[in-house]
Amino acid sequence: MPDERPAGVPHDHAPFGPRLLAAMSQHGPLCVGVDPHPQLLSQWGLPDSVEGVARFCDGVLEAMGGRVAAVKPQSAFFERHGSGGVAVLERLLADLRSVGTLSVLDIKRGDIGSTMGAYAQAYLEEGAPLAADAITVTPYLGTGALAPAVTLAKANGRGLFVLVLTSNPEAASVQHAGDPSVAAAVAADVAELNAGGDPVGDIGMVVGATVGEAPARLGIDLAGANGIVLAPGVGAQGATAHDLAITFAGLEQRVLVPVSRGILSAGPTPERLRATSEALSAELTSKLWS
Ligand SMILES: O=c1ccn([C@@H]2O[C@H](COP(=O)(O)O)[C@@H](O)[C@H]2O)c(=O)[nH]1
Repeated sequence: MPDERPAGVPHDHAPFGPRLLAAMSQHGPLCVGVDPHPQLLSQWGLPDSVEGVARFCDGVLEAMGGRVAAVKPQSAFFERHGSGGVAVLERLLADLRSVGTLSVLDIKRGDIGSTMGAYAQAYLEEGAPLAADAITVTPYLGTGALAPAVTLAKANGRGLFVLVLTSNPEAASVQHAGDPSVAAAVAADVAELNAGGDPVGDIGMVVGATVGEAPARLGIDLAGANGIVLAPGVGAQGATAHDLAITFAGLEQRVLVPVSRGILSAGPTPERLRATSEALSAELTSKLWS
């Protein structure tokens, strides 16, 4: 049977880290976030309902599908509409697969090992209705508790992004605490999980674009963790491409930059969404990669 996957997108079962690196070198470091906020739905002339969210996703897919390295749906904005919203998320994940765009489901899961196993089956198992190429996970029950998700992700060519230094201002009181800090300990755990990953492991880290010099100050070896960094915070949260270049100096080719409101507020016209994302992608590429 002929392989009908778009050129440049390796087989689904190839390891996630290298697949994402390949997508980034093809499309650049931008990842479009899909956060159907009520305000954005209204701005797009859509109702704050399951139908509105579905049409919003269609608009994002039409404008961005196949044009960016990855798309990051924020589960909360689908869940707030109940089972209908989750069904829309399921369809979006399937649509992304069919256009060959990687999905990073931002769902921030983390629980005791046995429950984590069920979450892993929900989002990382082959054929699961909500399976994504990668999900975000929280390590605050101990990075070791994420083991079932690590195992299933690696077995199925999928990935995780572990929260290390989040972009919100309240994060420092927990994540910077201790010596070594909580964040440095989590990054060291990620490095162990990625040992031997070539050219990069499958376990990424979330480090906000807003965190400034915190990684250096807290002794976090971002490059040594051997994973791709997901760096939210550009646009609506105030961080810029220049901030990324400073915080992630030395790691430039391994930073995936999710932007939601900063792009989505240009909608609903596909041409404006595309123009905004292309301009941002060009700026990120020139500041991070040159
Ligand atoms: O540290 C984090 C982790 C996740 N996020 C998520 O990213 C987007 C950001 O949206 P913008 O509109 O681009 O600000 C959103 O889904 C957050 O939940 C984050 O911001 N910071």
